[in-house]
Amino acid sequence: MAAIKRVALVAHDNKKPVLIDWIMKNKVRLESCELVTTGTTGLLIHESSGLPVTRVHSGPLGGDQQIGARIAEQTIDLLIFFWDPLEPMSHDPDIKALLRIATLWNIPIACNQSSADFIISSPLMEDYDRVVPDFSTYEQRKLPKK
Ligand SMILES: O=C(CO)COP(=O)(O)O
Repeated sequence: MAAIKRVALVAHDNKKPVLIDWIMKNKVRLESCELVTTGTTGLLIHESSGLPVTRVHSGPLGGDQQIGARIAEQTIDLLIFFWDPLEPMSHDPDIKALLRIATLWNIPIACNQSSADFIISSPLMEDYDRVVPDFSTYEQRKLPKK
């Protein structure tokens, strides 16, 4: 059992104000977390809250993929991703890939404020034994010979 401490935070432009508002409401809880963000999201979070963040690239420049890689490497415990369901995005495949990889590795995901509220206020934040899926047989599967 371990506390959920390594939190990825990502928001599309129209959702950034919602995320900042949520962060300000939960600043005390987030102070004890390691925050990893995409580029512009992280800049805004740091400027408005003063919280330290580790920033990767902006989403359209590969940031979603960098966060996804960290999830696959088991260095992220929680994904808060306020994506925009009303705007088409140039990097839509990357967005889908990030949501896919977080689902695959059984990472808790909040895609809107209500879900984020439920997760951050859960007692499991302090003590959670996430089941890490075992893909060893998948990686050793025999492929048909040509
Ligand atoms: O595009 C994003 C997520 O898909 C977020 O990128 P920024 O934080 O740089 O705006």
